[in-house]
Amino acid sequence: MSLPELEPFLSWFQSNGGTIDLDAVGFKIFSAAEGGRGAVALKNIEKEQTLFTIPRSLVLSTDTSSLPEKFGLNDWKRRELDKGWSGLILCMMWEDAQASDSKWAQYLVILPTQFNTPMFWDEQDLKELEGTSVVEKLGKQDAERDFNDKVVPAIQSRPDLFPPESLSTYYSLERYHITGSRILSRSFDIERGATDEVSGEEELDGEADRSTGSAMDVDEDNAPAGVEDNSIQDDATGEEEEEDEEDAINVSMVPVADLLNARYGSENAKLFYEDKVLKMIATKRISIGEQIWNTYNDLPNSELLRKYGHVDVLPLQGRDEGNPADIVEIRADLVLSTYLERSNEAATTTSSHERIDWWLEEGGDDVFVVETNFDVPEAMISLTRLLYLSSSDWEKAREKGKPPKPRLDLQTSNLLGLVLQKRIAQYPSTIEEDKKLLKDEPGMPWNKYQALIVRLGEKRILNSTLQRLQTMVAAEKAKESGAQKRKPASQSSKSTTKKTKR
Ligand SMILES: C[S@@+](CC[C@H](N)C(=O)[O-])C[C@H]1O[C@@H](n2cnc3c(N)ncnc32)[C@H](O)[C@@H]1O
Repeated sequence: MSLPELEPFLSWFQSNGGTIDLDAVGFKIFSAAEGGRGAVALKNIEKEQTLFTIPRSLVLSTDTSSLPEKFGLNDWKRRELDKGWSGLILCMMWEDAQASDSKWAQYLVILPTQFNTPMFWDEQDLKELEGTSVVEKLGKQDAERDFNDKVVPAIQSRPDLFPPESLSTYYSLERYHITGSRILSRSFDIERGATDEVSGEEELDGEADRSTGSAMDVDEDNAPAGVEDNSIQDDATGEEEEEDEEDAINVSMVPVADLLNARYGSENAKLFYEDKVLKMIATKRISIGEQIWNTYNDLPNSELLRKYGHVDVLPLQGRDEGNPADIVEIRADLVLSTYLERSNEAATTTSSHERIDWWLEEGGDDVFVVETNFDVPEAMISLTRLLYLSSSDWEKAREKGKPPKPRLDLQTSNLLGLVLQKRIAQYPSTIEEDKKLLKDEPGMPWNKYQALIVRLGEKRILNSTLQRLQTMVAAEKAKESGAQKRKPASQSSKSTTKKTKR
């Protein structure tokens, strides 16, 4: 079973060295909730069976596109097209413009031309995401800056490669965003093949994960360096360059592998790489009729929505539904501002900022991540305790280079309870309002629904974490008052004085 739209693509793939077991792997349209177009097992597939292999020469990256070489590698680097994703985006736009002359013509036509990721949402839909960190991570402005500062001047410098009459069709800002989203939602991080060692047939060198970066970040780790044995040879040499080459992870578009959908906890196939080929291999038995899923690393709904334009909704404990991999981010500056509000600001501001600076210098987090285990992150407890340290304890901590242990005392718990409440208040609607909306408006627009699922998942985590903390505080208070009742009066008053001082 295959899809007519994929036939020319699959023929191209096989006639260029790709192999696929079409008796075992078919392609069909699943429901939208299951990813739409995806791969299906046409017969029972055993664990470790190879589903398809992709020669490295069919992978589309800055190593395999001929654009960087034609452009001139020195100029490519001078314009920093080897940093971030702008170089790969330009290569893909250029390959698109070559139409049938591009080696990847049959591949490029099957890629999506429209996305419903928040990058393309209007203001009204984006408002539905208020309180989540999705909007601030979109990086639309950074992408536009890269386009204007790096890509446009590069294009203008070479009318022989980028004919002026092709600019509005193939090299517009809109095409730049669409190509960036193609990479964001479909690319893999692949280690470059070793140059002088050929690995054994059965021995797999490594696993290729879905790309972790963002088209909009300038992420040096993901930067295509434009150097590879089987394609572009850079003229730059030297030890530093060799080290870069050894470590380099190449963000790559991998035909066929990117036709597999993903769902939390469902992975049954994974991409492995060898020197010359990449292999999609079953990681468990797949029964006939089952979808073949590849991992996106079990991401939270906020990241699934931002990168891929969908959310995972699965049964959770109790009667709730959501994504077990959900998280909520809490910025360290919310902890600081809550602390400052509660303290005598005039006396503490300088010292608190000094402590925060030290915390960051020592490598402390500036964003804390709360997960579905509902634990307050240890680093967040430690930072709160740092703010409360007496001057002498703060000096000692600084001398030793050690922040306080993440112990939840009453004072710390109280402040963290307030921080959680303030974080919850950053969403314009309450959890009850969201749950009601979900029940009362089952046919709401898709973007609104997805945003609702993201923020509901985050609020569930915050509410449960707060409840847990409040229960602990209540138990601690009960323990303390019990202990005080049992203590002689003199000791009790001593303890009260100490508490007031804090
Ligand atoms: C790597 S591609 C997978 C193949 C894709 N369905 C196609 O037709 O080419 C990733 C895209 O597939 C869709 N997708 C994958 N898994 C999904 C899921 N569990 N639910 C909804 N959409 C999914 C999303 O649009 C995502 O951006």
